Amino acid sequence: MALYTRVKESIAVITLKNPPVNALSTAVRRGIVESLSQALQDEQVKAVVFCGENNTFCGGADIKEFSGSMSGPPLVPMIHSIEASEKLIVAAIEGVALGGGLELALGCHYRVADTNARLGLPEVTLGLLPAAGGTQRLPRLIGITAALELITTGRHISAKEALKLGIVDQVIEGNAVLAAMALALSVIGQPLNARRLSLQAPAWVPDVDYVCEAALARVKQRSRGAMAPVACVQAVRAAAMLPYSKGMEKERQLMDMLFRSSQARAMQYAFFAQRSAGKWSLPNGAQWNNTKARNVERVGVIGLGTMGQGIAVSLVKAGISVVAIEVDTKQLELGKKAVTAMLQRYAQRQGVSSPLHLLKFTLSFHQLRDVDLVIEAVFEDMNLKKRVFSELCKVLKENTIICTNTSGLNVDELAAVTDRQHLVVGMHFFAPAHVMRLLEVVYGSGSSPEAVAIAMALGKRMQKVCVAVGNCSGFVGNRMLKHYMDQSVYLLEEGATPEQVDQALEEFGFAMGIFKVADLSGLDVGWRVRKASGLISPDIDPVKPSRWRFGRRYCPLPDMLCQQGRLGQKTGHGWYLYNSPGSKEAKCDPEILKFLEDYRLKYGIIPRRISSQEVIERCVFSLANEGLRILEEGITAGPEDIDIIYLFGYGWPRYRGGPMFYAAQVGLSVVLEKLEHYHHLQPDVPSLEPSQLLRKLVAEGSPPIQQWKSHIKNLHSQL
Ligand SMILES: CC/C=C\C=C\CC(=O)SCCNC(=O)CCNC(=O)[C@H](O)C(C)(C)COP(=O)(O)OP(=O)(O)OC[C@H]1O[C@@H](n2cnc3c(N)ncnc32)[C@H](O)[C@@H]1OP(=O)(O)O
Repeated sequence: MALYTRVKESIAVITLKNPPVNALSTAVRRGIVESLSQALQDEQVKAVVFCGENNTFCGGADIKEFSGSMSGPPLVPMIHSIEASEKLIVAAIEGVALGGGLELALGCHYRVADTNARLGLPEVTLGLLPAAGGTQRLPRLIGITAALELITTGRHISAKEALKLGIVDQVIEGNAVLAAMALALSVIGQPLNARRLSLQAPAWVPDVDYVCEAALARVKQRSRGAMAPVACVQAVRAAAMLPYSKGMEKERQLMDMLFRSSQARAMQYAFFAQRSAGKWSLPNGAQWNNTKARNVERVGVIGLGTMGQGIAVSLVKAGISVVAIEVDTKQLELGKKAVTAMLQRYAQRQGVSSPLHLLKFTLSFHQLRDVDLVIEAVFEDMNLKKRVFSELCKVLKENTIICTNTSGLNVDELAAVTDRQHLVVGMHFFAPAHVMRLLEVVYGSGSSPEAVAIAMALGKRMQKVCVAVGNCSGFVGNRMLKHYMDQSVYLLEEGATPEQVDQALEEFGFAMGIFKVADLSGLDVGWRVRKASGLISPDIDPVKPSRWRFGRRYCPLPDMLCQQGRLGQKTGHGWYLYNSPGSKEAKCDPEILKFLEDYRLKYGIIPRRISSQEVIERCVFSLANEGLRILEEGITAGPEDIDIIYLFGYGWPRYRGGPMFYAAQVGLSVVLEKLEHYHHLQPDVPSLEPSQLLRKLVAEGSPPIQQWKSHIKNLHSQL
């Protein structure tokens, strides 16, 4: 709703009221229309101030309403009548003015913001565009170049930047509502037409075509296949070329197309999935709102390799003191140099004072005596990690939490060597750890709810998107990825090339194809894991290695590349060729094509033409199938967690929601049918066998993804 109050003689205040972010729900829009009419009819009232309850102006349209039938007063005419009002209207922006919230403010004649306010038009992140006049008013206010940047990225800006751009008229420290009233009193009586953005001429500039083409190229590169950013550019172009009313028509047409799209549904699902992952729960009933996390102020980081460096940087950026440890002076100096440089660059870019005073570098474990939590980030080797854990127990306080940064090692096995199994948790950061947002927080069988709560809260402070997951080999992300990778190399055996597979995956929307990712990470990473798990042993024929291991299909191609020293970007060649070791531009390598041909000849495989559809179905459906098995086993609390892991850790396109959402969108019965088909062709690939949960969901009529949790519960009770 909206609250109407008369303050002073001549000012009415309309307060948006819909906690927590005063979203423009049907009730709020009704309240605004009624309050505005009251203010306009009241002859005593000369000016109106719009504000939001609880120091929050407005978080935009109510996203929850998008999936239902929208009713109540629409935003466009509502904002138009605000702008057309003969009485002066000022927006008092505190907290956030986002999406429809900022569009409402743009309809007001003046805008005052509190110094801490954040403003933006994030609709593009929901697969939409600012369709309450935002694409037409903002370019008229700040020009098309700045408007294009804000609207196509959805970036939130500070009040200071908004002032610089000319979005707000005043930034104040203190009470924005009082400042808005003071501003109103000082300008009452002045003509308003110049303040009505819809009356301004189109935001035309001589190089409009060039500016829009450049913006289009940028958005296509940044989010391949996404419709909303392209539509945003088209709408802003209309603001530059057309009168307001025609521009609004274009905005509406584009919005109609986006609003109905599966991309918008996927991105709105992702918005809520991210919030649901923050509300973690464990199988024993402990969860985010019934478990208290004690505060962490000092953290030890063991190992200053690439991962340890990124972790230390993220901690310091969050204002947490770090004691960083290495084994020898040389490694310590290397780590110190890298961490210091990253933090100095960060301080310079942000214009903040250097946080280096929060760091201590040492060779001595004794310096860890008073830390609250330790993150071990040594080499991915179980025995080494066990040794570190045993040493730690000798020096740490008895309630210090011990976390292991591992991408898949058994957390229970590590916890077993400590004197505090309840305080051991996995923290799987993604490389580079100071950039990647995802953090899998892995609870072992003995981890206490408090330890999980502490790790989740620490991750959140480090600006990570944290997902609590159970302990299993590879945890969630890497366990699923294995099946996706297996299918991609089987496709090479059968006739595809790395470029073909990558192209299909990139056209699907992945930030990078699987073979480019493998080259970037280094092919030796997986090689080491396969050796450690016994898949590669000395008795394997090096010339014609077996294509079966432990009774299952196995593709030795990656091992054969590693044997040749082709480890990826770092060696200048892997699945692709690079100009020099370390360079990033991947080129097709004729040697690889020849190598694949020879391989097929050696094993008598007749190559066949493989379609992009087959690449996607085999890679993506086997990924989703494993996700369903993970749900079946209770490793995550729900499908949303899995989708968030893939969106934030594996370059999954946001406009496809995540592998679980995608499977639901394609249709679970289609996924089942395809998996049965491919499993029939590859009976020696057990992972292609449709999971029990998939069969159950299909048998129960493929319920919407939001209802899967209750079906999983039933599945467990039958086990
Ligand atoms: C025909 C016209 C059709 C469409 C018009 C579209 C124009 C729009 O306005 S689209 C919406 C644009 N707005 C946004 O995208 C803002 C989304 N919200 C956020 O970015 C953040 O929530 C935040 C406002 C910056 C606040 O962040 P934070 O303090 O970290 O809290 P959260 O956990 O994110 O949110 C708390 C709580 O609020 C719910 N919520 C937030 N925004 C909305 C919203 N716009 N609509 C509905 N609900 C919203 C969020 O889901 C959380 O709910 P919980 O139940 O507590 O999880």
